[in-house]
Amino acid sequence: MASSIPTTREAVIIGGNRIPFSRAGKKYVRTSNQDMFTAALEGLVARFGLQGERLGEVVGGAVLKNSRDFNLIRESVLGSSLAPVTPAYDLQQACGTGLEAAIAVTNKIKLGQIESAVAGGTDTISDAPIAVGDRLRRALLQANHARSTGDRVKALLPVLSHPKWLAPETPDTGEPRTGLSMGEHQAITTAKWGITREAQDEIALKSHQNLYRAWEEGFFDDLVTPFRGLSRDDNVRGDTSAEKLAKLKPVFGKSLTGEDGAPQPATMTAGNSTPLTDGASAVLFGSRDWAEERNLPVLATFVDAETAGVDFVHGHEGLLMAPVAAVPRLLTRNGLTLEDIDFFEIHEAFAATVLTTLAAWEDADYCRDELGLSGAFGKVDRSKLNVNGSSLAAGHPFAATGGRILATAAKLVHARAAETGTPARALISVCAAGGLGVTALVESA
Ligand SMILES: CC(=O)SCCNC(=O)CCNC(=O)[C@H](O)C(C)(C)COP(=O)(O)OP(=O)(O)OC[C@H]1O[C@@H](n2cnc3c(N)ncnc32)[C@H](O)[C@@H]1OP(=O)(O)O
Repeated sequence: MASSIPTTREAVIIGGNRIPFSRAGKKYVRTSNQDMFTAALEGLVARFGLQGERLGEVVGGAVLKNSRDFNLIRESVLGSSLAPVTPAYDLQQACGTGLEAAIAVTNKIKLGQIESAVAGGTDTISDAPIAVGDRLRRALLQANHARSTGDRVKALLPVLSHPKWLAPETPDTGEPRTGLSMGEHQAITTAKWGITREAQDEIALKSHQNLYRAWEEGFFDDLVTPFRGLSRDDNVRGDTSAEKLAKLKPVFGKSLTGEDGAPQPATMTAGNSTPLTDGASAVLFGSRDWAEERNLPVLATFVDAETAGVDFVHGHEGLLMAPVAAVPRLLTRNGLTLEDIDFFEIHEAFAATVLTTLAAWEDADYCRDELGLSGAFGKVDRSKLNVNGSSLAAGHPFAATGGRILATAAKLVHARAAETGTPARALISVCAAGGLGVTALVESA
């Protein structure tokens, strides 16, 4: 018997909500991931009148999670005014977490398994987990399982004679397989593609100018709920300038050398790298019927998505280049080219990540050799790129970035379509640790 499951339903984006993003160590120092995600979720519930509603699913995650947060998203649902019978689970795909959560829930909506969902993410550097070393952990576990005081003391005795075991292990942005930070990995790719300091600073400046203007124009008024006394992202600098950015000292790639052993110029600074950030975001999805029955706005459809991986381990190159492979697959499958896109929302892990991505798509040899295309994939019209700013200015609380971008993209395509009377499309691209890239296509509804 043929399956009766519909496979062609649309998953629509109704709207998003986030808390203002804050630089690590500032406004949210005493705030947990659960507090932040609950606030983002509760703001979404309030905006769309979902109090007491049983949603199909809430999915999201955090890249840096405390061990007590075994199902962080479910705990946030229980702390919200959604119906407690709303199922929820954690998912983690590094910086791609929020967008991957959107892919998971929209696939279920498209399959008819659920009618509504929230996807999002949260991350905090300020309340990041601090672990203990393996030897101390084993001793503590052994002591915990001990049946007598004597056995407990015996388990803990080695710790007394090894004070170094007490040293905590703080999280960092190092790749487990290479030990290099994201910034150091990007610096290798930046040098390989010959990306200049000026080009990176230009991207950073535009990001701040665009985000600042969008805040001033009220674009984020229905996308962000004030939290803990903060009503705007506190990293955005309306007063930054090319001169100020040019004065900053390089922080990544300072010891890189070329094939001839000569030092390479270090070009990546605190100004053209994303700052470490705290924040959370959530996006509401539904089937079109579910949204219309409740008179909810339908901004856009979540058309399709593609995830890719790259081998960065051998040669340590291209860690953040996986979207370069994912996007051609996504667009080709949908019969589109870069020219068919109205808005490019490319996550600015580093300004250089955006620039190396664009350069790779313009490089015929790279596209042939690495992507199996017949020639260059194409050129991105820079006037369509991150028009309301991106992670360099907003900050990048890892798992929360996907939700920020999705909500922005849905609002942008909806407004453009309303203005022109013709459909508008946004391409979303998020690079992630582990050599991963998550990309998606959103179209005005
Ligand atoms: C898949 C992915 O997304 S990978 C990316 C993952 N994210 C990361 O790896 C995070 C990368 N970022 C970092 O590690 C850190 O933010 C760093 C190392 C780049 C910078 O850290 P810090 O040195 O603590 O940054 P800090 O905020 O103090 O900035 C340094 C200086 O630059 C200045 N500055 C930063 N941005 C700007 C700007 N846009 N305009 C003017 N000045 C600026 C600051 O004011 C500060 O100046 P000061 O020293 O006079 O106070």
